[in-house]
Amino acid sequence: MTATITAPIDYMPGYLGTDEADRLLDHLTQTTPWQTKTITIMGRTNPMPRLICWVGDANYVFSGSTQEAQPWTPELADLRDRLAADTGARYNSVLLNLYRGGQDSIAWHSDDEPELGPTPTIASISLGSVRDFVLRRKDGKTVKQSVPLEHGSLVVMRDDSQSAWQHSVPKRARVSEPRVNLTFRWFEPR
Ligand SMILES: O=C(O)CCC(=O)C(=O)O
Ligand SMILES: [Fe+2]
Repeated sequence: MTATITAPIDYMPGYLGTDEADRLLDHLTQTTPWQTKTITIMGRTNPMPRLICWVGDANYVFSGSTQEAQPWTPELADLRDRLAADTGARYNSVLLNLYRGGQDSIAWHSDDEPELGPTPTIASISLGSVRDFVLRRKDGKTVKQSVPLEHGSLVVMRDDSQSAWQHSVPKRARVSEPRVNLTFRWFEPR
């Protein structure tokens, strides 16, 4: 018998009911101060293929640079507290990502900044268009998992999901509608 390796994530479709998910998507799309950031890879600077906004308790250091955090809104603070109760973890920040359409994406990465600790629990809420969330092992073993993340769903990444795995949301030519994703995290305060 061969052991099946699967990433230590939990997927809960319908974590938010449709009405609540619809309202939250509208609210966040319209009121979030979305920012365009640039990324530099091998000397070339390009706009990130999505818009982002950091919300959190304080500005914090992330990969060596200080991120300015927006204050918690009642909607996001309420969701943070529910997620803390439901996942048994604590969260002091949330990264909001806006994928404007299928051409927007996030490349392979792990959320493995030292400030998150070695085995962070990250709670990820998806709203809007269904997009594939793809995971692969870092050790080159050809294990790939793809989960289509539905409107109102929750993914919890825990244990070695950052130290042993990478994840991405690839471009999808057929998707035209936007998607908002919220990843709640705990940054060790300085
Ligand atoms: O959009 C997603 O589902 C994933 C976002 C993500 O991986 C991140 O913000 O670090
Ligand atoms: Fe991530």
